[in-house]
Amino acid sequence: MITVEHLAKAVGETKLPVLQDIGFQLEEGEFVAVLGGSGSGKSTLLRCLALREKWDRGNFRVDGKDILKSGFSGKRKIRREWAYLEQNAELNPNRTALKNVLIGQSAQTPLWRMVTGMVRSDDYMGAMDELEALGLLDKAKLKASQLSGGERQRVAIARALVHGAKVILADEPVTGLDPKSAERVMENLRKLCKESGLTVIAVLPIELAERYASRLWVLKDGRIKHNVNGRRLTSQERLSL
Ligand SMILES: Nc1ncnc2c1ncn2[C@@H]1O[C@H](COP(=O)(O)OP(=O)(O)OP(=O)(O)O)[C@@H](O)[C@H]1O
Repeated sequence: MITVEHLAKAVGETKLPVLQDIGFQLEEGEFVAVLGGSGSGKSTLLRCLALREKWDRGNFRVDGKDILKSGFSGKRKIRREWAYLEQNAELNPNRTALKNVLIGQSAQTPLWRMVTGMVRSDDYMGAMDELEALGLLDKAKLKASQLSGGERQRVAIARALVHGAKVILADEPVTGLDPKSAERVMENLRKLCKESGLTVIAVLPIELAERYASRLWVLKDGRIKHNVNGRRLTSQERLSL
């Protein structure tokens, strides 16, 4: 269970209040689409949840743990169990898809493994399983630079899952992808939420959000103005976008 109360964040030298009073509760397995007009704070919200930005105010509890007040162990929980996927998945272009999955995020990879590039056979099998589940088995030995945008996104998702992510925060994971690749990424995420209890919070275009997400958040004036579960937005709610 994730609980956020009164999250506030002001940015820049002028201290522009971008997030003012964000609050929500989420059970595991939810697939949340974050919507809102340009500048409504979607990326800032994801960055705050990933602890890439300091919160000005608010409470943040995950599985009963007070993340902001429990010091290093709270931060470690988020770093270990949550994955933050920025737009344009950051992969090492000279490494294969498989190596990118295995030796990915430095925060989650022991230093010796980063340096030597060595992996355990269990890890190898786990990475191949995830690549297969995401339809990338035949691409495992290709360098990341040879993959399409959609394939790179799926490698980034596989990497997050192999490293034990329970929550994926994804900022525009399908922007720039052709429609078929975008749908494939969406289908993978929805399946993982339903079958593995993964929780996804992603900034998405409205058409895909309404088709694939289980919940829609519309940000406006620093708040979640509409929190919609299991249905499309009404025409009134769409006016907030
Ligand atoms: N470091 C910063 N310094 C100054 N202003 C910032 C900073 N970061 C974000 N902002 C401003 O905060 C507001 C929210 O930005 P954010 O990127 O979260 O919006 P968004 O909803 O993701 O927008 P978009 O849909 O256009 O990507 C914008 O007005 C942006 O210009």
